[in-house]
Amino acid sequence: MQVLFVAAEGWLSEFSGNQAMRFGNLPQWAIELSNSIKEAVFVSHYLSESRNLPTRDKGKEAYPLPPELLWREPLFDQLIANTYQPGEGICAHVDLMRFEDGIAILSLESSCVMHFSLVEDELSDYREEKAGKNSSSAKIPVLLTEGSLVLMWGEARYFWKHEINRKPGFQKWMGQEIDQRKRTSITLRKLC
Ligand SMILES: O=C(O)CCC(=O)C(=O)O
Ligand SMILES: [Fe+2]
Repeated sequence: MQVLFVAAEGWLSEFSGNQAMRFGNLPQWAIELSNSIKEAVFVSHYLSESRNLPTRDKGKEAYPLPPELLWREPLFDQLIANTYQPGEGICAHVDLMRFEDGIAILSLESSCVMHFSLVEDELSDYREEKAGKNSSSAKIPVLLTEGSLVLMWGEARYFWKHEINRKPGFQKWMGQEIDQRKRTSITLRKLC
């Protein structure tokens, strides 16, 4: 659905490249997307509380977004829509520190695998404690199908890099190569 809005606004064709960006007041469809994200996170908080699921014991780490981020106003004030042709992806990175914690990425069109890898620096203690000594370079694959929403905050936002390598041979899920077509993503963030 959102991809239609992006196209309808003429965003991507206005730019010579494959990226469109907006700061400050977001377009109505992005406000609605942001409200849907808020609602989905709120429902998931509510369900885990009311069913007394184990998330309670684990504290806020188990939440898709912690309450202090969920209720900030506005939730997001920067939007980037990216289109990627088959084979194009994004190198491993941590999002810039000019953005606050709590980042959302909506993945549209082609399915793909996003890989997460620990930042290699003074975090070795953390790495040993959390991931085990031998898994420092392990990449954690996450399958994104059309409409998948990635929410990154806390450790995931600051201590883990994310990347999407769509070169032939890198997009495998359960031993099967995923057919790579055009892909669009919408990233929502809040400036510090
Ligand atoms: O396109 C994506 O799914 C990821 C985009 C991203 O990580 C970024 O813009 O920082
Ligand atoms: Fe990113």
